[in-house]
Amino acid sequence: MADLLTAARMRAIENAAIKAGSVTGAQLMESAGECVLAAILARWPGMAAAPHRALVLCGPGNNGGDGFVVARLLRGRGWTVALFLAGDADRLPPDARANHDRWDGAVTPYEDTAFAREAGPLGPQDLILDALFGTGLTRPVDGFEAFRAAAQRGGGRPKVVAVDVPSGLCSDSGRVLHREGAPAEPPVRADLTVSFHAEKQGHRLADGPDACGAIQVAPIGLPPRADIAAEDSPVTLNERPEAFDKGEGAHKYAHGHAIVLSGPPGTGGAARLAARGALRIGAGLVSVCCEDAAVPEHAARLDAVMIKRANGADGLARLLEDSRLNALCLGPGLGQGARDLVPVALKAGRATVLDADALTAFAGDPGALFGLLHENAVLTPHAGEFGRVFPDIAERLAATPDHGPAFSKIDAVREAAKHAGCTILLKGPDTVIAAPDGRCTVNSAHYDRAAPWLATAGTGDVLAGFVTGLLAQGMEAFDAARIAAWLHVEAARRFGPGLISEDLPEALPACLRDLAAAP
Ligand SMILES: NC(=O)C1=CN([C@@H]2O[C@H](COP(=O)(O)OP(=O)(O)OC[C@H]3O[C@@H](n4cnc5c(N)ncnc54)[C@H](O)[C@@H]3O)[C@@H](O)[C@H]2O)[C@@H](O)CC1
Ligand SMILES: [K+]
Repeated sequence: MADLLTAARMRAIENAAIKAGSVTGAQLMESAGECVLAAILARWPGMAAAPHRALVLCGPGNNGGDGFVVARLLRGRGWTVALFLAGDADRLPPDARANHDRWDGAVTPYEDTAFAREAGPLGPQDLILDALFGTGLTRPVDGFEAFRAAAQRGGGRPKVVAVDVPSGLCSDSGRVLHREGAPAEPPVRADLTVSFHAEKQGHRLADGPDACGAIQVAPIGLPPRADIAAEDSPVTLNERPEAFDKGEGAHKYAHGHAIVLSGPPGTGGAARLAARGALRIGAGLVSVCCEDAAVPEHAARLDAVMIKRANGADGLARLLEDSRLNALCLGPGLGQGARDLVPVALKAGRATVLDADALTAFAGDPGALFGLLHENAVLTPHAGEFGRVFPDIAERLAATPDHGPAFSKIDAVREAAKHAGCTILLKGPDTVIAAPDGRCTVNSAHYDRAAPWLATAGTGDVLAGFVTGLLAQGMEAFDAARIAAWLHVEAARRFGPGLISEDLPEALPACLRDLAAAP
């Protein structure tokens, strides 16, 4: 799994390599500039075939230093380059200053009118390089209206390439820094963002993916995995998981019996979706568990999924005396009964997924839930449900990000998992999954894994079912959550446009076949 870095971790990796003598800061900067140029030329062959025009925007730090390198390299290829500096040349850090001094063209202080004049004639084969702010962003970015206007101009607009991160975006959180009361004006959207060594968290969170356009990571001569002391284990990008195999001839009872609790008659669809998901992902047996009155409805709709009866909390407690029932899912369509049923389920100590109504039931009194949770539990909230269970953390996430690094969704979910003592999966296109021991991964449905079709009713119920089905097979909570989340996106991508939640479990077998076939 590839790491997603914070700015602090990236700096620590750079400093460790420089201290060890394996590379100098100047070499890293040169290499960064070369990589940006190579990425541009590879992406737009027209730009490689003949020189064009470029406007290079350099900021006051090392991101600006990278800009000076790219400007020099473009000029070396015969491009016409106009360079604008937002900041004071005398205060540039040493490596950036050295590259400023090697630049033999004019350095124009950034000012909207001058920039607009240069940008006017730019066409689609031309380039604007955003080397204003990178991982060192500490406060909101003001101004640059002419840059914004040039980038937004109709079909004939030039290509915008961001060095490391689009300026204004916090590289730890993917949030746009802005002042209290002021609107969060998104950064100038790049067509391509070229980052160094490893992706940063912000490339995958919140506004990051939209602002970056496309992301390319270039090696700049740092050791692949640095041995640096850090408080937290690194966050990873949730990538294709290892295959998990049911094994030939294995008996259905060896793969667990998952129970999905359902609510009153007429609301059983969500539970049936979850149950179907649990079955397709490989649970040996799956039952929907409901009160007597809901049995006819389920009986009319279920075949491979079985039905178990349990009336109220007492009924559930009696049912759970059967130790073969090893994984539970509570939430989808569970309704008012959730508040009484969740404690019974958690006290039974089974692997348990809590979603939707099972979380909302504790709004106003989340403390009642925390005493019951255990490490075999997985909470799968969306943002609203997360706020009901973790109001303080959600409030910090909602606060205006007026300085960097801003509190991120990763920070929020990690803190929540530690506090709750169980795995938390906070849904979104940037799903974040964290375990209480600090493991954390981002399941990103962006860039080449975008799955906009997942924004439809019931897909969350299926995800809860996927997690439950993996837990039933004996998988550990964090692994079950991350593998389910990956397959959820994979199934949606395989089905594509027109997807409804019923399609997700049916798209799964092909995904599982591929997983098993992959080396
Ligand atoms: N040796 C290194 O450290 C390397 C750094 N690299 C580049 O360096 C970047 C990080 O450089 P820095 O740490 O110097 O940080 P940045 O270049 O991102 O910006 C830092 C400077 O901007 C100022 N600043 C921050 N927010 C501002 C705002 N909103 N308005 C005005 N000024 C603001 C800060 O006070 C500081 O002077 C990376 O993103 C990457 O592009 C690469 O060259 C690779 C090697
Ligand atoms: K930048």
